[in-house]
Amino acid sequence: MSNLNPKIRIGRINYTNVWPIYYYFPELMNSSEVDIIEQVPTSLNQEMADGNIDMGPISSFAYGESFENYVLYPDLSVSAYGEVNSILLFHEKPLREIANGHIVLPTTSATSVNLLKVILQKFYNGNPTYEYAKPNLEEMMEKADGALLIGDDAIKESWRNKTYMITDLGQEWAKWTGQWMSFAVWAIRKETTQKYPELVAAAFEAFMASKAKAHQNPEEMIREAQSTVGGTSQYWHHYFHTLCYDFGSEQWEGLATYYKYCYELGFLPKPVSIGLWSEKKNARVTE
Ligand SMILES: C=C(O[C@@H]1C=C(C(=O)O)C=C[C@H]1O)C(=O)O
Repeated sequence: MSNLNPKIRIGRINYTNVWPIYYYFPELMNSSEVDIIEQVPTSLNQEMADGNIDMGPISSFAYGESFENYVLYPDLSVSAYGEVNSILLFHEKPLREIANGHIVLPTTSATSVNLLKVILQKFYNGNPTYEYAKPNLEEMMEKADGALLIGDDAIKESWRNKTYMITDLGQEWAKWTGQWMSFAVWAIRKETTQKYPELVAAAFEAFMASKAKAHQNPEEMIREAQSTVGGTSQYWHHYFHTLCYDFGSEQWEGLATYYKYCYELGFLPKPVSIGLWSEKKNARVTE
């Protein structure tokens, strides 16, 4: 790969939650300039940290771990104020009764597992034991008082579920803090902004345009979600409408609170500051 013919490696979360930001992206970005790498969040977090992916969505917790190496696109995130519908704890007894129990966490998540720890330890004064497992609810619940699922795994189990109580972690977070929660943020490795400023700016434009188009006209995307994942058109309208893909001051405030609690509880090694990419600062001067 040379600077004359650069190709940016862009991550993509393999859950339906990011579809609006990617749905029209391929037709807006020259495919000879882009490689899309689709994985679960924890794999993207690792590949970004290792420099095998140049930019894309990562768990907001993973940004907190490596924030010195990244800048974040403004106006792009997977956030919610209250219900998320795809970050769900399944449990048999009320939350306060399992706050000292055994909780099984999915290996796919970084933000939500730490969000659950904050909720149980800080808001319910609990001290549960934790274990990580593949996201399979039946297997997880064999030995647990509660099991967390994210993304399409959570959505599909919420459709099937007749057995368990379900707690939506976005709702819990808003109930205790009154704030927004951002689960994924769009990070760019700092050296990528130096090496490929035009591509970084072009990708931002394409992501933003896809997000706007999918918001204005979600029908085609929703039909595809129905045929590939299942569910009703009504479900997906509600899902995409409830998620928020913006990243502005309200989301930064919620995230700052999350980082503060993660630091206080020892999940993050140092206080986190949110650094945004700005086109002006990074764009190459061409005239
Ligand atoms: C809303 C969601 O947000 C996600 C949760 C993540 C995490 O817990 O680390 C990472 C990326 C997002 O996909 C979801 O997965 O449903």
